Amino acid sequence: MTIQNRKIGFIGAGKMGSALIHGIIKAGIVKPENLGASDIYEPFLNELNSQLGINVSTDNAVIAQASDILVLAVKPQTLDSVLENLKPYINADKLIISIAAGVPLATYENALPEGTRVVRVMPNIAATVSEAASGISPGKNATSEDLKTALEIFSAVGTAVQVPESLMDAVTGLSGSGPAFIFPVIEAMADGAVLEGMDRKSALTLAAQTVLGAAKMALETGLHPGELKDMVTSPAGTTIQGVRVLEEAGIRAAFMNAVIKASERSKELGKK
Ligand SMILES: NC(=O)C1=CN([C@@H]2O[C@H](COP(=O)(O)OP(=O)(O)OC[C@H]3O[C@@H](n4cnc5c(N)ncnc54)[C@H](OP(=O)(O)O)[C@@H]3O)[C@@H](O)[C@H]2O)C=CC1
Ligand SMILES: O=C(O)[C@@H]1CCC=N1
Repeated sequence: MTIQNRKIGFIGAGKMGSALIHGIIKAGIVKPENLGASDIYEPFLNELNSQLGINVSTDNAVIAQASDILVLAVKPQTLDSVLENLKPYINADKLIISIAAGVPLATYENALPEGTRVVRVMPNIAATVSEAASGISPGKNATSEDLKTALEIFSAVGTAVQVPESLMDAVTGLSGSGPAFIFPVIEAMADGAVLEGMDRKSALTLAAQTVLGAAKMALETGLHPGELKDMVTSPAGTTIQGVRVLEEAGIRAAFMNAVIKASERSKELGKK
């Protein structure tokens, strides 16, 4: 069955759940009437229903029963009770996709009925603007069709790659958490220009576009980031002065440690 005709339900319509819903609608891969969401916080649901026309309920069971594909988008800390409540409504006909940080595939496979097909995904918040970076790992009962389905959904909202489950915590630390490491860079670079006298709006536009342009060059040229940096740093010019300041501040170690710490926290969240 094509994805167009399948019903996708979200359990949890918070920041990431609603980012994915917006991205999926924007991509046009599923019609709003085939999308559903449940959450304990009704205002989120009302907003999604009035803005996008998707089906909503405060009862997870209603959405679970109506869906062929169920995306679990609640916090890892809430997952045990959600799985317990959903168990009666899950069978091998449904595909379960979980985006919870850290939680291993085996947790779902053990908590849900025998044979449940599970795919673990770590997307990121840029799904809202169709630029998510997602890692995908299929569980032991997931079919190749299930993997294809997950890749189709998450490729529609950005870039999606299959990774071994052992790397999902690294994906979480890198691209799952990553946007939060880059937003302060944009803000701080804009602050620098504001200090030099630029208005805030122009400074933020130029800072964000600079990050976008640099990312696009890295992706499209395939050149090593060091080589790209060398293209910008004229001898005795402006850029190398800024590069020295960043190196003195230990920027590389800081970013590496941010990814490592976030990955470690992901591992912790998956432990009982
Ligand atoms: N935010 C991000 O950038 C990313 C998040 N993730 C993962 O996505 C998941 C959701 O994160 P995020 O969207 O940030 O968190 P949010 O807290 O924004 O969203 C979770 C939503 O689930 C609701 N909720 C709580 N308990 C239940 C329940 N029993 N049944 C239904 N809904 C419930 C929450 O309501 P209430 O707030 O009232 O408790 C909240 O609205 C997490 O597992 C996270 O690891 C993955 C990648 C990126
Ligand atoms: O901070 C978190 O735990 C979630 C997972 C990845 C991004 N946000």
